[in-house]
Parts: sequence; structure tokens; C-alpha cells
Amino acid sequence: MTLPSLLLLSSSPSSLIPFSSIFISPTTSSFRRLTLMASSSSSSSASLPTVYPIPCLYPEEVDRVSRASMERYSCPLDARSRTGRGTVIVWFRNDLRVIDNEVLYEAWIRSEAVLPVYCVDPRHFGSTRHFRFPKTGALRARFLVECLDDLKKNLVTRGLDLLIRHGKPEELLPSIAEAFGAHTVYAQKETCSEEVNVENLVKKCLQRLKVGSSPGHSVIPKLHLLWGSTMYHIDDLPFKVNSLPDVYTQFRKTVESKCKVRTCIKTPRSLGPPPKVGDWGCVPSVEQLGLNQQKVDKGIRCLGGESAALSRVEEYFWMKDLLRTYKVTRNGMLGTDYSTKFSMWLATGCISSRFIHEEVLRYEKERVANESTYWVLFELIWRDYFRFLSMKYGNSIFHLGGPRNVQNKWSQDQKLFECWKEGRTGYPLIDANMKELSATGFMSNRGRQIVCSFLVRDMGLDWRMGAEWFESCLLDYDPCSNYGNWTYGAGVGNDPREDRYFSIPKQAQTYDPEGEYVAFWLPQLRPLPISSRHFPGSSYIPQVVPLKFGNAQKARTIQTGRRGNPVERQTRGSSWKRRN
Ligand SMILES: Cc1cc2nc3c(=O)[nH]c(=O)nc-3n(C[C@H](O)[C@H](O)[C@H](O)COP(=O)(O)OP(=O)(O)OC[C@H]3O[C@@H](n4cnc5c(N)ncnc54)[C@H](O)[C@@H]3O)c2cc1C
Ligand SMILES: Nc1ncnc2c1ncn2[C@@H]1O[C@H](COP(=O)(O)OP(=O)(O)OP(=O)(O)O)[C@@H](O)[C@H]1O
Repeated sequence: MTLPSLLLLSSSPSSLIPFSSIFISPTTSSFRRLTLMASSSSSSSASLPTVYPIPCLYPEEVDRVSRASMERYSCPLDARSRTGRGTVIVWFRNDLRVIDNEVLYEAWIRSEAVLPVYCVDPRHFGSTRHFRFPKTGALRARFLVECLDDLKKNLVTRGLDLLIRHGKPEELLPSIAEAFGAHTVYAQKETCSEEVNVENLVKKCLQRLKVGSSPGHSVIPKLHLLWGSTMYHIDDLPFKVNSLPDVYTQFRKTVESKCKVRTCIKTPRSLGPPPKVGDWGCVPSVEQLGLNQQKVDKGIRCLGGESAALSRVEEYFWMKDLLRTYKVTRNGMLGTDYSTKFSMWLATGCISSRFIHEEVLRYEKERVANESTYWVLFELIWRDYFRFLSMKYGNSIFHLGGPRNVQNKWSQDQKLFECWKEGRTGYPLIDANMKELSATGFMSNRGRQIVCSFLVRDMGLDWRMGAEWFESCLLDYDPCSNYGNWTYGAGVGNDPREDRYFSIPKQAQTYDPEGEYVAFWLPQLRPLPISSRHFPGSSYIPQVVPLKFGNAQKARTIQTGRRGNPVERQTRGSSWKRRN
């Protein structure tokens, strides 16, 4: 029996957070020794070890789902369908997948041999620009290692392999192109300046070469960039990205009414053989990337790779049937299932948003179509929106004043910032979220909005400190979504209307009324009465700053507030607003 099917038996479908129903030994990093324990009492869960794998499937099940999806997205083309000549390189970047990968497909169809390459770029393991955090934290590094492992495996299954080299793409790719006589390097187009600069350098360095078997037949290798990171293709937009609407709703309504999401590209079953390679190189370990291993011993543990991504879709949509309630649960903070957790696989390109779109449509046809099924697409349009905005606004999304060049006084108080970063602000809701981020590399969307508002509005800190810390820690770090959301939250984004203060008492009351989330991450609060977990007074560390709009009255509301399912209360009869 698979773990999810066991879970279905053990958790009631109406339970929004089946979090306490599955436990895994903290000493276990693989998914093999999972122990299921039914637990309904919050006090018993306090003493239990709690790591929650995502997807929550045995490895054999992950393999099965991956093979089945690969089969479904295979096309009958064989070598005779190829129209190209010679050898080409596929430079894998943030598109670490085989299914719906236009780069891989185009490279294959336009060549006789494909050489897949991944460059371990040392710049990804340096420091963030202003505040010098590790550019890639240890947890994301491990996720990446797992992605590469899985990509290599999936390519081998299709008759290829993955050449792994350490160095800058602009140095490695030309020398590989020269060694293998490759006439084209295919890659996915990126949009932020760090990545675009590398593209330009690769292009320039390739232009210095001539490849070919004889001088008369030599060519200058080209860099061929293809679009692949969004659900709506850039070429299908009804406006130029420079004229992108500044208000999200306008963008969404226009694309929804005027564009169609393209169908996924199917990949031939056999993509080989590759050119003869002596040493393919190994997937690096976290230590070889210059980082110390960090184990997740509490909270969610996401497995990297396309196979895991496909399995998560299978688990969330089909096995647990959670898509039908997504809109009601999506604002949760605790557990594996309140939201899809697709973001890390989308950020690394282990899965395409078009694949998710197709699965939503299939689910709507076979099971149910409702607000929840639509809402996943609604959120994916946000992701597209931030990607296109990064093109419209360029580097200004990284600048203090943001796209609107807002002049504001910001502090860079290190002590205050350390309190935020380490979860020592004296506000359990902030501290719990920040501890979750450090321990797992993930934080809910609700949590991200709250800690962003607190850093910017209550602490008055430079929002880039928070954004760079997120850049370092998040498994799903994506420059467009991260800096886009931070500029938005800091009130310097392109949409001047979205400048909201997130009141901690109100957020606590609505989204963690039982204090379960804060008690999970701050176990010292668990013995306290539920009514004081969010404002524990002298039983907890002192508050580092007062709240901008005070908390006394709101804190009382929590104490006397009705208990029950916050999300249901919030949705029923109220006109739902996304960012409140
Ligand atoms: C300050 C801040 C920083 C953020 N940084 C990132 C980041 O670096 N990378 C990232 O992928 N997301 C980021 N987000 C957006 C959002 O928080 C995450 O995408 C989401 O929490 C991931 O969890 P999920 O996959 O379970 O989301 P779900 O609720 O299941 O949503 C489904 C998908 O929709 C997309 N999505 C949902 N909300 C947003 C949003 N606000 N912006 C863009 N896409 C969205 C994601 O791809 C997500 O996987 C940030 C949000 C905030 C407020
Ligand atoms: N993918 C990315 N992730 C994080 N930060 C990025 C990414 N792409 C670009 N940036 C940031 O964008 C900023 C670009 O810098 P900036 O706009 O200051 O231009 P510059 O040419 O580097 O310097 P100058 O200020 O002299 O023009 C840098 O802070 C860089 O780190």
C-alpha cells in the first residue's frame, strides 16, 4: 500500500491539516522507514519526531509514477523524424526535466546527436549582493543535487546522459562545443540580469570559435535560446512585455480571455545515442558545492527532481484528491497538504506549469471543476506575471526604491535584522515562520506575506535584507517571484494599490487560532493555554519592537475569539481578498 492511501485511511477528508497523522524518524533521511501513527491529541504530537516527506511516497512508487507520466508524455517519433545534422549541446539551466522541455526536443529534432550538459557555476555558490548571505543555502543545494541525480537518471533512461562540469558556462560551453564539434548550444531563456549576462557571455565566447570536421565546413557555434518558464508562452501574449499591465487582475483577465496555454511537448522515447564521452562527471555532493550538509529534522522535507515533482502532482491531485479543496486550504501554514508545494520543482524547472495546467484540466474532466481547481491556475498566473514583470522593469526589481523608485527611509539595523532572521522577535507568529524557513527551506505564502510586512512595516528595515535572506534559504527561490513579491510587499512594486499592513493579531486569529502552528515550531509555547500562545507575555522572549498599530486590543480578540476552522470562517460569506 502506498503511503498516501494509508493516509487517506487515517485522516478524515474534512481535516484540513492531516499533519499529525504521519511521523518519520528524525534519524531517517530516506523515505523508507516511515512509521504511521494516528495522533489526534495535540499534546502527544509535542514529543514525537516530525519530518514530513513531500511527496509522501515510497521510492518505488515515485519511480512508478515517473515512468507512467513519461510514457504518457512520450511521442512516437524516432530517429527518422530528425531533420538536423551534427552534434548540438543542451545546456540545462532552470529546466531540469525531460517532459515538456522544448529545449531538449528542439535540440533533438535539429541534430543527429545531443549532448546534455550541466555547468556547476561557482557564482551560484558565492554570496548575495548586499548582505553577503550564501547565495545558495545548504538545503537548496541538496535539493539541486537531487534534481541533477534524477535528471541524469531520466536522461539515461532515454538513451542519453548528463555531462557535469564545474565552472562558468561561458568558459565551459565553448570548450565543450569545440571538443565535440557542436554547432549549436540550446538553452532556456532567462530574464534577470545575472542570468542574461551569462547568456551574453556564452554567446560572445562561442563566436570566437569555429567548429567542424574540415576548414571548409567549419561554422561558428550559436546559442539558441528558447522560452520555457511560464504557463502562457511569451509569444502568445496579446501585448508586448514592455506594455504589460501594472495591475495583476488586468493582466490575468487579458491573458485568460485572449491567450491559450500551449499543450505540453511530448518527448521521443529514445533521444540517444549521445556523442562518445570519456568521463561524464559526477553529480556533486553538497560538500563539493562548498556547503555543509544540513539535515531536515523537523517540518517538511521536499525531494528534488522531476520524478518527485510528477509524484507530488499525482499525490496532491489524484491520490489525496486535494485539488478540489485547494482554495479553502491554501492559506494554511502547518503541514504538507494545505497547498500544492509545487514551487520548488517549478523554480528548478523539474516540472512545467503547462504540465500542471494539463493535469488540472484532466482532473476537471474526470473529477470536478470548481473554484479550487481554477485557483491553482490563478496562482500560476501570478507566477507568470512576476516573470514578465522582471522583463518590463529589469534591474529595478532588485533596487531599494523598486520599479516605482519610491524614496523612503529604511534602517539596516543588524541587531533587529538578526532577531527577524533567527526567529527571536518575541512575536511567535514571526518566529515560528522564520524557524521553519531555516529548518526546511520553505515557508507558506501566508507566512511569507506576514514576515515581509513585519520586517518592512513594524521593524522599518531595508526590504532587501529580507529578500536576500529568502534568496539564500528558499528551496523555491526564483528571482522574479521573490523580488517581485518583496517589492510588492514593501510597497515599492509596480502596483501602487497593493500596500497592505499585515496585522499580527489578526493574522494569528484567522490563520492559527489554536496556536498549533506556533506550538509546532516553538514547543515551549505548547504547555500554555491556547489563548496565550500568540501573545505569551513574560513566558516568552521580549518583543523587539512594538507593532506599528499596537496589539493590545487585537490580542484580546484572540483570547475571546471563536475557535474552529479559520479558513472556513474566512471563506464563508465573506468577499475574499487575496492579500489580507
Ligand atoms: C515575500 C515573498 C517571497 C516569495 N518568494 C518566492 C520565490 O522565491 N519563489 C516562488 O516560487 N514563490 C515565491 N513566493 C510566492 C509564494 O509564496 C510561493 O510560490 C508559494 O508559497 C509556494 O508554495 P506552494 O507551491 O504550495 O503554493 P500554492 O499555493 O500551491 O500555489 C501554486 C503555485 O502558484 C505559484 N504561486 C502562488 N503564489 C504565488 C505568488 N504570490 N507569486 C508567484 N507565484 C505564486 C507558485 O508557483 C506555486 O507553486 C513568495 C511570496 C512572498 C510573499
Ligand atoms: N537572478 C538574480 N538573482 C538575484 N539578484 C539578481 C539576479 N539577477 C540580477 N540580480 C541583481 O540585480 C542587480 C543588478 O545590479 P544593478 O541594477 O545595480 O546593475 P549593475 O550593472 O550590476 O550595477 P550598476 O548599479 O552600476 O548599474 C544586482 O543587485 C544583481 O545581484
